[in-house]
Amino acid sequence: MGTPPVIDGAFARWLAARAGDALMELRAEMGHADPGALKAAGDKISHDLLRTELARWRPADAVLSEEDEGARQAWATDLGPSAPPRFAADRVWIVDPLDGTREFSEEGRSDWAVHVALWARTAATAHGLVGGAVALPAQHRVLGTDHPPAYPPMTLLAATAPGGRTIRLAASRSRPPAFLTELADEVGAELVPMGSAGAKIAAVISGEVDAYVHAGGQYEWDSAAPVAVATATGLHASRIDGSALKYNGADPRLPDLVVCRKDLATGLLAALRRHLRVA
Ligand SMILES: Nc1ncnc2c1ncn2[C@@H]1O[C@H](COP(=O)(O)O)[C@@H](OP(=O)(O)O)[C@H]1O
Ligand SMILES: [Mg+2]
Repeated sequence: MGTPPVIDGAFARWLAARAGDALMELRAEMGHADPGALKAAGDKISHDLLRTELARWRPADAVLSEEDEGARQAWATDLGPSAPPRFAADRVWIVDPLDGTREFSEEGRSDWAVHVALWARTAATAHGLVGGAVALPAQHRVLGTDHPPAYPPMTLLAATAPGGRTIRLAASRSRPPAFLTELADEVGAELVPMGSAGAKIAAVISGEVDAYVHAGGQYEWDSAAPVAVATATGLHASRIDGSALKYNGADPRLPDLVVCRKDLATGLLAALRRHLRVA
């Protein structure tokens, strides 16, 4: 596979791209006749590749992967000796080997991704992420903090029709938050159903949609890498109550988030707060 880049951000891109290539090959080889088998094989092949290469090239760092046994376990604040190494580590790679597993198994869909993020204790940012990459193999692109993508084009907004242009709001295809239809009506938004948190945040980055709102459940690996890229690009990313997203917590659950252009954040968060009060 060659020697990877030394700089962490470029290394994240290299790693996510390689896992993405392996997933594309697997999809071509297996086909879509047995979606369950394809999902399981995809999760495994990508997780094994990420784990092997991280152990080889970043042996001193800890790793949190969706496919690790016990990854979803919430630890008490009183962390005993059995706690995972990531709590004592200064650097933790937070990876989702295959985000949008369901879409990966569906023929023709390109809304699935590989996430590779690096959290560091000494990070200057509130979220603690210092680099990351999101590979979108079926879209033939990799987004990374080493070369943050340009801020989404505001020219789209210039096409405002009388009465205001409709905001495009990306949401989970299979598990959209219950309040989302009402929220969309309130802010004048059209819902765009899509799979994979990484693909949805990538769509905000490229300007295809204006925002992504999720609530009701997710884990750190679902958002770490895409949030690292989105914030490096200058976009807004927070919990839906406006508080900071935090990674490498004792509890890996990170159930909600909003990612959007900065000019939409105040209005969207105000609408979300109204919904949180009544929920
Ligand atoms: N209510 C929930 N509870 C736990 N995980 C959730 C969830 N809703 C979405 N997710 C996870 O967030 C990712 C994006 O979801 P969606 O495609 O529905 O937007 C998926 O990751 P995986 O595909 O890695 O499992 C999915 O499992
Ligand atoms: Mg995921």
